[in-house]
Amino acid sequence: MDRPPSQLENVRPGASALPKPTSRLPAMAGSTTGRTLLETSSSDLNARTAGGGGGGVMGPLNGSIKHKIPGLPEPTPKVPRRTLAERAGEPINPSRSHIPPPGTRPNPNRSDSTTAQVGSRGASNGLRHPSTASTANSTSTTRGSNRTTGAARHARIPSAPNPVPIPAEDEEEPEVGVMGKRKAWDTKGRLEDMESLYATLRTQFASAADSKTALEESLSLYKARVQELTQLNRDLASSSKTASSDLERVRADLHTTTTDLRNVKRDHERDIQEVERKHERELADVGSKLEKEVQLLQREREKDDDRFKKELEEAKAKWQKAKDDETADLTTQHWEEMEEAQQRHRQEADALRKEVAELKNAGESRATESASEVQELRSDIESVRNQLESANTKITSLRARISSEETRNASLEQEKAALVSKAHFLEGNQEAQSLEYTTMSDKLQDALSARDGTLDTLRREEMLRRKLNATILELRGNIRVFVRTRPLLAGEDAPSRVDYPDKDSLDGGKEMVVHAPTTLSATGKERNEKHTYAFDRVFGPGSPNQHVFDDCRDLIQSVVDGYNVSILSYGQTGSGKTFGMSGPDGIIPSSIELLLAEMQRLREKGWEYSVEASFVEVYNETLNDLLGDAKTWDQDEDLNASVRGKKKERHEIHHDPTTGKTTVTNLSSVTLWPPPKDEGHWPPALAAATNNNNSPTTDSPTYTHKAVTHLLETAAKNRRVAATKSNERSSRSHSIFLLTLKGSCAATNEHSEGVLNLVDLAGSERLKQSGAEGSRAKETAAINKSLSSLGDVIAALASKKGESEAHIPYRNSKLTYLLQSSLGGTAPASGKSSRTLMLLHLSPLLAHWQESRSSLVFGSKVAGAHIAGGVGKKK
Ligand SMILES: Nc1ncnc2c1ncn2[C@@H]1O[C@H](COP(=O)(O)OP(=O)(O)OP(=O)(O)O)[C@@H](O)[C@H]1O
Repeated sequence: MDRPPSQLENVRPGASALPKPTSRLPAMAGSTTGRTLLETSSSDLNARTAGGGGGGVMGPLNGSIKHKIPGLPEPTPKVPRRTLAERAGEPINPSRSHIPPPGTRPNPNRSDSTTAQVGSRGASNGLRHPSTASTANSTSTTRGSNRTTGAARHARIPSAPNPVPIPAEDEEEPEVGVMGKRKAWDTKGRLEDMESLYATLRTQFASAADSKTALEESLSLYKARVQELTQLNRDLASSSKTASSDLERVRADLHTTTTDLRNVKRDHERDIQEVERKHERELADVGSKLEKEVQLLQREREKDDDRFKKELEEAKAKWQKAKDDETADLTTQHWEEMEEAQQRHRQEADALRKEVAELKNAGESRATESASEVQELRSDIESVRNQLESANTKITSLRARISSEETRNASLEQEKAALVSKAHFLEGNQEAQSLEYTTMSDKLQDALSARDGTLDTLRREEMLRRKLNATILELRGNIRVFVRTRPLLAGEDAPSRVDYPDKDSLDGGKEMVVHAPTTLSATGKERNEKHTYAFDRVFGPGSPNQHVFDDCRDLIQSVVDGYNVSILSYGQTGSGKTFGMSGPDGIIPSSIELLLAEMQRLREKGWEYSVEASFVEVYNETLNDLLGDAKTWDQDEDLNASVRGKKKERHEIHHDPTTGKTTVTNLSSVTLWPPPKDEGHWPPALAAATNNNNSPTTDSPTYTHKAVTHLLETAAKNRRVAATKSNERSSRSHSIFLLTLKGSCAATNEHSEGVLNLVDLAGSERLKQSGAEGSRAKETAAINKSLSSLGDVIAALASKKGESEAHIPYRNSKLTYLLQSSLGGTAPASGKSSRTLMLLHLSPLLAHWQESRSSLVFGSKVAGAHIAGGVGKKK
């Protein structure tokens, strides 16, 4: 009761009409008041509700009181206390009363209820979000601290209705027990009213006291709770602080760690780069070291190679020397044996002679006896012979007489016939007959002159043909180059790639594209080079000898017309030079065939020809007669031991500047046409050339064929004999087959002389590449010298064309000196014309690509030298 009345305003008499509160506080077991909140009276609850939604604030602090506790009985709404008036049986105007009738539902929009709801909502929200809870706490704390103010505020909110019922002014009911409305004289009534008011107030005071107690309990609970919460809040704040400082520390640690990590990473990367650089340097060092070692090893290997080669050469030389010594010994032995045999033979001959002498002596008497007989017989034979001779003379004179008689008889017959015809003539029409005779003799004369005219035409035509042929050859150039690639042989593979782009065109077969082997550039890129070459004619690997020869026909035919022609077969060893020259349908046999046919054709035009052949070899700048005796060849010292006793032949080359003729001394020459009359002479194979009647066929081309075959065999045999030292002699020397054709035409008194040189040149491999040493090196040097001289001569002929006094270096090699009058152009002094065909032979193998390329380069140099010249000289 010490409270100010304002505080009492908080206690409403209509609190019992409020909706039944739901306890949001936990049961406060053991509380000082000894009651649970559920046990608090409705006024308590009302007071709490009016206290600003403290339950709402507390709600989130304890989750267990969020909901209404189930199972608890709903408190019966408190029946409002009846007023004194009611008790006095006076009706009370309910519209004036602020106490709602029992069962009336409270207005949900009331501010206190709203506050409670807001608190409840806040509580439910606070449950969901701790921060909200903390805010609520803090709010609660604040409210706690301003409790008095808050209470006053809350007390004002529901203060609108006056708890004391005041009757309306226009009320006519004087009996209505409303204070201040009773009549002043109604003391009793007023007393009653006072009493009832007093009772009401007492009740209200009692309930207010209850509420106050409950409020105080709640307050203490709140306070404890607030303290707890404050503590909690403090704890949370400190833990939050700790946590944030931890977080900060962790962040700082993280930052430091990140920085450290970054630094470590950078260091690590730097280390890696350093290690990589070091590694590269080491690698380069190791590479260069390795390279040096490889070079060292290579040098050692080369040295070893050289040493082995030298040793091999020495062993070879030793072996050769031993062999030569042995051969020399054998030869000496042989000579000694021969000497002995001769001695023996001489002794035997002496013995025989002695025997004969003895027999002679013994039979001398017998001989003297028979001598007279022999003498007689001889005189008989002599007389018979004389008789025979006189008989023969008689027979001959008789035969002569007979023949003269026959001739006389024939002439007499003719005379007689003439006389008879004369008699007839005289008998007949003398004039007509004499006319007829004249006509006939005219006709005869005409026929004779027509024949002469036809012969003249034929000769003129022949001359024209020769001129035309000369012009054609002139136009084509006096030096022509053909290229031929041989096919792959059995067991050969990996050919080099060559294209023949114009092979299908009409004037084709002049170009070839050679693909170089694929190489790698310094940057490791593949390099495929190709080179195009153009020549007078290009033959692929499928071309047979006959096709090549067909393109040489006109050139070879010009030999018949008096030209000097050289066909030079050039190329590396094994490229097919010999096959193309001497093989089946090769240039040598086919040329002879063609020349024989030509000679036959020209015979009908009054030309008669003779053909002579020689075969010569140029080996180490020395001439050897391939048709002679190989033992007479001028070999080097070692071989001389085995040809002891044979006189060495020396062959000199002579040129006649006026006739343009070249002669070689001591050179064997074989007549291929006309066949010799004497069968006993060379060639011995001639005996085999017989016809069906088994008689020699000396007058047929068979002789020539046989002679050529024999000639080639002799040359091959001689080369084999000479090849005791150099096993590949055939490819290490130049061989020249010389055919000289002499022709004459009696009718026109024309003469011609042409020479055909068919040259099989030595292998053109390079000295550097072949790595030859000793005698092979000498051979190779000689080959290179002669081949380069050949190139120089042709180049000089080309560059000095037209200059009659030009110097051509023919004398630089035996080969060029020998071919001087047959290497393209016209000899200034003699006017003799010559033509050259260079036949380049190529190997199809990729492994021989370099050699093929140098052959093509040489051929291109020659092909560029087209020399103008005159026509063949005729005497
Ligand atoms: N056109 C070809 N058709 C078939 N075989 C060929 C042809 N050309 C060459 N040959 C063969 O190739 C081989 C070498 O040829 P050949 O002896 O003619 O070469 P080469 O150049 O004369 O050699 P060397 O210089 O050593 O004498 C031979 O067996 C030959 O039969």
